[in-house]
Amino acid sequence: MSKTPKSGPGIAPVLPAMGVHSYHNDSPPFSGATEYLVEPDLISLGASQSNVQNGDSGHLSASTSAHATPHFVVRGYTPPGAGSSLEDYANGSSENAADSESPMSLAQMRLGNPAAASQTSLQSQDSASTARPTRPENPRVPTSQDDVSLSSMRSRRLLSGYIFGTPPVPNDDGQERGKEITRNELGSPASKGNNLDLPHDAPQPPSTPSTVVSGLEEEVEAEQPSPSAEVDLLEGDDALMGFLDGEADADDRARAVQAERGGSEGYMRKEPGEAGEYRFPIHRLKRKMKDESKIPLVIVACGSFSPPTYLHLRMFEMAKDEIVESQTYEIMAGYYSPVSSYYKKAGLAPAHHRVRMCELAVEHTSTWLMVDPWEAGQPEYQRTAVVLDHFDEMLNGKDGESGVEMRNGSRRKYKVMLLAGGDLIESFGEPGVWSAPDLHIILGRFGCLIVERAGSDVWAFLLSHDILYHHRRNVIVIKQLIYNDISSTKVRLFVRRGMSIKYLLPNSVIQYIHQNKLYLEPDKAVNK
Ligand SMILES: Nc1ncnc2c1ncn2[C@@H]1O[C@H](COP(=O)(O)OP(=O)(O)OP(=O)(O)O)[C@@H](O)[C@H]1O
Ligand SMILES: NC(=O)c1ccc[n+]([C@@H]2O[C@H](COP(=O)(O)O)[C@@H](O)[C@H]2O)c1
Repeated sequence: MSKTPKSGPGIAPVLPAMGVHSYHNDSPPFSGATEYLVEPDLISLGASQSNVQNGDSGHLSASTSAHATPHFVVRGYTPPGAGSSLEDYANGSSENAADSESPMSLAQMRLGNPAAASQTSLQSQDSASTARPTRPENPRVPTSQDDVSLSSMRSRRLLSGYIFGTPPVPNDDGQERGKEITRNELGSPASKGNNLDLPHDAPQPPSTPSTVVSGLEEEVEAEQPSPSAEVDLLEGDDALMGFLDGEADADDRARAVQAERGGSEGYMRKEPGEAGEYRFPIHRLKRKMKDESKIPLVIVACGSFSPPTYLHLRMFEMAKDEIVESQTYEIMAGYYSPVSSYYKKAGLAPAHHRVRMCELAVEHTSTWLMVDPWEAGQPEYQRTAVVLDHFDEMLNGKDGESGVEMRNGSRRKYKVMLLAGGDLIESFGEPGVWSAPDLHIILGRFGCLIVERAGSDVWAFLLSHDILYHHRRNVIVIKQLIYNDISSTKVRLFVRRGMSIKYLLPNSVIQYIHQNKLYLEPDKAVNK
């Protein structure tokens, strides 16, 4: 089934007229587009971020070599219409050399040790994956000035937007829809971390003993007999309706449930890496579908959220409108996943503050958004592919009695999609920032909702980037009908200058910032 792009203002520009190059300031034209040409026969989430600079495969499964096989095996979804062979990616691979020598970008530096990564062999990366990233000695370490210019450069991009391709269609055999899911044990500590898809014989990195994952099944059982009004939120038809969202400020029930069932309290600690017991928040997760002919969708936004603003909240609403319009998915919940303190980005407040600010932001403004503190509380940086896999595991388990309950008693898996701004997507083209296997997981197995940023040309970038283009039917571009470019960077700057930040972010978050004296110092490149 193929979807025709919408007509009207959101119609796609005529392709030949588009400037086919990356608008990303830090990357040369076409960077990344030719970098990811060979795919492993097994895509593993065990790879350290430090491997990405190699650009050859990035996966660390000990049992396979990077170039060993022409087959493309991504666990789970392959978009309809997508070629089964990636031979076409092989053209132009020689352009890689120039990319790999380009200067280190801000994004690379955030991921840790990029310079070392470029010279690190696959064999040595296992140890690198567990090492805490250190601040690179590089003149381009971002300063607050860099941060401001980084933010403002986003404002010069052009506007376009539409649904780029066809959303995934369920297989006839029900692989996507209506798949039976059996009970499993979710999230044992050993099964979490960075190593979710390693083959059994592969060396296992150390588990994260400080993280104890409470099983979703436990939550499900606790949830089932709920006699309270919370049922309205979880199962009622109107949980995602706009008018109910408007009442969220007055709705204490959801907040009570958040406090009781989810929330970061107890898990997040002030010191990075010291996490307590983890509970996956589900208090606003819909368990039953209103329309079972659709695909149940959970939207996940990964980012810094330092601090979360109304723009970050609006992103979800924009995505919701697009999803409702597409009539293919039914939104079951939305999650923020704030990045941990190990991400090297200027202005990053400590993770426990950012998680709490996100919680405050959604508690008082939304009936369908939640905050998952798992990523933020991890003892090392987690790549986005790993984070999405974590959501998949929490929501769908491996064989568990999780997923969405259908009227006939069967269970269907939640589809997880990444929600991101156009600038983040354009960083896919920056050498050394994303690995090809990770991009295939993010775009192929999961999928992306891309909110265009003022001044960005996501469309042109989608055309230029091979992996994005390959998975285009699993990518939805969302047009901003009312431009919103509220910038966390500028909010931080306003705080430091003693200026008002009211109406840029929820009052509860403003209060939290002041109470905790956040953002009074100039942005630093690395926060712990
Ligand atoms: N104006 C915007 N339009 C569309 N998406 C945005 C906009 N601002 C942020 N985003 C998206 O929000 C998500 C989280 O952003 P994140 O907090 O990491 O960065 P940021 O909002 O740009 O903050 P900072 O100013 O600190 O860089 C990312 O996917 C980013 O692309
Ligand atoms: N390789 C990766 O998985 C990768 C690379 C760059 C950014 N990211 C993620 O993107 C999000 C936003 O990053 P920025 O704030 O730098 O735009 C963060 O959650 C970060 O973890 C992931």
